[in-house]
Amino acid sequence: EPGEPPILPGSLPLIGHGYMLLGDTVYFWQKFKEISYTCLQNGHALYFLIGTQKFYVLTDPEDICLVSNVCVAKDTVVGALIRSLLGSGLVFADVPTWKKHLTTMDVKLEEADSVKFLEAYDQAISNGIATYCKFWLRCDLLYNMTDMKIKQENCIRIVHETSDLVLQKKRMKNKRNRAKINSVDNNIEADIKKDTAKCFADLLLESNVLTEQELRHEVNGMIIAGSDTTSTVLVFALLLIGSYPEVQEKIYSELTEVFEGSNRDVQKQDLSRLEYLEAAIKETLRYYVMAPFVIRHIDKEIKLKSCTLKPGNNCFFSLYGVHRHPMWGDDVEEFKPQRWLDSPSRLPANANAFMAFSVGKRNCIGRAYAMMTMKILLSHIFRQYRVLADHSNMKVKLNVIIKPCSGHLISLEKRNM
Ligand code: HEM
Repeated sequence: EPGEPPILPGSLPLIGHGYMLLGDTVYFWQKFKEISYTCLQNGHALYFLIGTQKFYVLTDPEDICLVSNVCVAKDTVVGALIRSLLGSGLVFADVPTWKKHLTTMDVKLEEADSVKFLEAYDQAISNGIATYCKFWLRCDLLYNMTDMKIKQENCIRIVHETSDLVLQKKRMKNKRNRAKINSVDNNIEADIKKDTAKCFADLLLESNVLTEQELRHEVNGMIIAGSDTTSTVLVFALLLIGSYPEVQEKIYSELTEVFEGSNRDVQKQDLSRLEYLEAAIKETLRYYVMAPFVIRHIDKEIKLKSCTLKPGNNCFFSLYGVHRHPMWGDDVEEFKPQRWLDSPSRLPANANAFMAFSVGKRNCIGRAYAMMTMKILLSHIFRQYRVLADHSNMKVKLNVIIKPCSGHLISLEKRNM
C-alpha cells in the first residue's frame, strides 16, 4: 500500500518469504541477522510475508520507541505461541491483563528449581516454531494426529506442574512463618520479618487481586523472564570476557581495588564502584543482544519518519539491528567495553540506542535487578578464577532468545588469592 515500507527481496507467490523459515534454530539466527542488516541498509524499515501475513521490521530507535508506546499488544504469532504455553502472565499478557497485573508487580524472585521447567519450555518453543513453519500442521485435525501434539502437551504439563509447586511451597513457607511469629515475642518478630523480606511471589499471593490461574501464569512468566534471561546473558559474558584477556585483566584489577583482594560478599555500596564490570556487561548485552527482537501487533495506523505502518499486521523491532546501527561508530562489530566509559563520550547521542531491555511502555521491569545480580555473580567468578574461552567460532541459535549452541567451551583456572 502507498507509504508502506519496501518488501524484503526474495518473496515468492503464495508463500511469500515462508521458505526462509524452513530450517533449524541456527539457521533462523543467520536469517534474522541478514534481514536486520538488509533493513539497516535500506532505510530502517521493510516488511516480509509469511503466506499472506505481513511482518514489518524496524531498526531505527526513534521509530521503535514511537511504535512501542502506541501499540502495547504483543504479536499474534510468537506472542500467541508463548501465551498458549505459559498463559497470560505479564510478559506475554494481552493488554487488559497486562494493565491489571502490572500494578501488583515487584521484581524480587523466589528461587525455584526450574531446570525441568526451562527444558520443557525450550522444547515447547522449538515444537511451536516447527509447527508454525509446517503450515499444514496449523490445521488442528492434522496436528492432533501427530507426535508433536503429545510432546507439546507433555511440555505444557511440566511447565504448569512446576509453577504450581512454586506457589504451593510459597504458601507453606508463609504459613510456617506466620505460626512462628505468633509463637514468639515482639523482638524476635522483627528478626523474622527481616529474614523473610517479601519476594515477588509473596506480593502476588498477598495482593488477592489475581486468580489461581493468573498467579500460575505470572510464576511461569517470571521463571522465564527472570532466570533464563539472566543466566543466558551470564554465559555470553563469560564467553566474551574469557575471549579478551585484556578486558578480563581490567575487570580483575577493578575487583582487586574494590574488594582489596578478599572474597567477601558484595555490599550495596560496592556496586556503583564496579564501573568497568558494568561496562563489560552492557557491552555483552549490546554485542549478543539476548532478546534480539520484540514483536508488537499494530492496531492503528502509525506514521514513521519514512513510511506508514498499517493496522492488522505484526511488527518486529530488531533490537539486534539497533545495536548494529552505524550510530555506534566504525567499531560497531567489535566487543569494546571501554566505549561505555570513554570521555568525551563516544556513545550514540540517541538515548535509546541501547535496547537490550527494550523501550517504551512495556520495557523490561527487571532491568535494575538483572544488572545487579549479574554484577554480583560475575564479581565472585572473576575474583576467584581466570576464565578462558573463544567465542569466535561459536554457533548461536535463535529460539525467541539467542543461546550458544556449540563450540563454546569455557574453562576456569583458579587464581591465587
Ligand atoms: C539480562 C536480563 C534481562 C533482559 C536482557 C531482559 C529483556 C527483556 C525484554 C527485551 C523484554 C521485552 C519488552 C517488550 O516487550 O518491549 C522484557 C520484558 C520483561 N522482563 Fe525482562 N529482561 C531481563 C531480565 C529480567 C528479570 C530478571 C525480570 C524479573 C525479575 C524480568 C522481567 C520482565 C517482565 C515482567 C517483562 C514484561 C514487561 C511488560 O510486558 O510490561 N526481566 N525483558
